[in-house]
Amino acid sequence: MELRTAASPRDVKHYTTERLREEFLIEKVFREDEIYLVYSHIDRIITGSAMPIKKELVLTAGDELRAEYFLQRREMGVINIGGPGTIIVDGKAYEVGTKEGMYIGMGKKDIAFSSQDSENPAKFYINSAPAHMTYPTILIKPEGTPSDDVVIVKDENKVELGTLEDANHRTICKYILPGQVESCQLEMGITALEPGSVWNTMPCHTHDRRMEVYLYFEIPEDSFVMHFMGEPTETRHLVMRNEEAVISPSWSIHSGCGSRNYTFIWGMVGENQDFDDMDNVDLKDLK
Ligand SMILES: O=C(O)C(=O)C[C@H](O)C(=O)CO
Ligand SMILES: [Zn+2]
Repeated sequence: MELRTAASPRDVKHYTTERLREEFLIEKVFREDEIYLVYSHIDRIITGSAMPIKKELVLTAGDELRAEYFLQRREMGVINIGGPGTIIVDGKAYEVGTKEGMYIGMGKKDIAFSSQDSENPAKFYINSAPAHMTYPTILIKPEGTPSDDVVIVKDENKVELGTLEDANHRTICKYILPGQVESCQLEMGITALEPGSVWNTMPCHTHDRRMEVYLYFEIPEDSFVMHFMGEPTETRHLVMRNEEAVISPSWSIHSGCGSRNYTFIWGMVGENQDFDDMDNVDLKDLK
């Protein structure tokens, strides 16, 4: 597991491009036949992936957690952006299709990931945070029929925002948050931009009570997203390519403008779970 420390906004304003990328960018999130994880001291979020191709991948705590097993004192959310796959949780198999996800509660011991077709492998994107109690483990689908183990994202949690005129027409699909899928602190979802729209999270915001990580995907090889971070009056950019993630401290804006439309997964952890508790930035104040 790779470790990233927290960073002060006073230091970050002096960072070179290289240092900014070292601290905040997670460049190669998906690695073949590997579980790859980055542990950030910012709210102790773990961000990473499992990309099983030829073998099943088993999640272990590693030395860093000093725990008997990964979810001994943690919870986790998973969203699959690859082909169909399977997550086995304490012996129970969940079939997780493309853009389907899972919430796995604290205390689940044995977790293994596999792909149904090695030619079209699953790409499980993972966010995990410290937890204090166990909430039910559940498969999450954006569409379909609910059952005992499957929850469907409610219409009220598919929020269309922006306009083509402002180049920010997008839909935020909220997978894990109160009233949809309960968790101790983790919230996750997918935002998809409409063709012709390129701006996410614009108008932009900070949220002093939560940090956030974005994973950008569905970006063609010759395209990119300029991701903007920093205090609203000290903005910096990171050029982001397909399937790269970026860590956003609470004091930082997190907004992007692509060379075309794209999709991203957001994950938040911290003080509260009120999605709308944001400190909106007056665009006249951006520098
Ligand atoms: O496009 C957007 O706007 C978002 O997806 C916003 C993120 O979900 C976010 O930053 C929530 O705090
Ligand atoms: Zn945000």
